[in-house]
Amino acid sequence: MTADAALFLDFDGTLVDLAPRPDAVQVDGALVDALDRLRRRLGGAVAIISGRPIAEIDVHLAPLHLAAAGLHGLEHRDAPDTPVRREEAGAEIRALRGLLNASGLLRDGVFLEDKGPALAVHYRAAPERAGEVEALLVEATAVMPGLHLVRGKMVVEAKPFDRDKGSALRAFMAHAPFEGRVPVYVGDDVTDEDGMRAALAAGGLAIKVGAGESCASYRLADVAAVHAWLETLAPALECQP
Ligand SMILES: O=P(O)(O)OC[C@H]1O[C@H](O[C@H]2O[C@H](CO)[C@@H](O)[C@H](O)[C@H]2O)[C@H](O)[C@@H](O)[C@@H]1O
Repeated sequence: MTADAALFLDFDGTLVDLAPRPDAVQVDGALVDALDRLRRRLGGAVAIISGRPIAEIDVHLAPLHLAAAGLHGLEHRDAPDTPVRREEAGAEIRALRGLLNASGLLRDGVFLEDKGPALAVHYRAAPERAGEVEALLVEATAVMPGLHLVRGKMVVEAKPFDRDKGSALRAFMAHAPFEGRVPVYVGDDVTDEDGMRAALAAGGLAIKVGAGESCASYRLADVAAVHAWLETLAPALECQP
């Protein structure tokens, strides 16, 4: 990677190890320092692209604010201190919320993470109920053509289908400080493949974290390997002309 790169980083499973619940992840202070150093070395061209709301990313990386896309592209912040643009929840998401709350599904280790315009049903504490979660969401959204289901790690999410991590990357690349740079996307999950494909299509690189099928040409073994790479990257870029 060279100093003309733009770096796009997924959050869960890439920058932080997975935890039993979304609010239980731990962020290492050294990671925040490394990201801040890279942001300065890359002229501000570092962004987080996550399924989480941007406000949560800010809390976890405090005091650092970065350019960010949240909710798989439904939220966007062009630069660290510009406002977050957010799609509002449509009628179908509101209907699905009501249906899930009335369904009896949300018990015994299955819970709803209500992200506004997107809904995530988690089953990490009850993996044996994965089929039940999948079946209910498939049946419910069969009559909601504006919604799309995405499967992540022990989670099924419903969101409007016209945004994903690839559209988020393309939106960043259309403007300074990202425009004209070589995109490098790093992620661990199936939803990151859209971001990776967009980076490759723009002449960039994709790095897959962990095992599993991927369009990426490069791999990092785990979150610890991502941290080690990020920590060596800033000094290495500083040596480049
Ligand atoms: O795009 P990401 O930044 O990778 O976010 C994807 C989802 O991450 C979170 O869920 C995942 O991480 C949790 C904490 O480790 C874990 O408990 C859960 O099983 C994982 O699926 C987050 O809660 C979701 O909203 C994100 O979409």
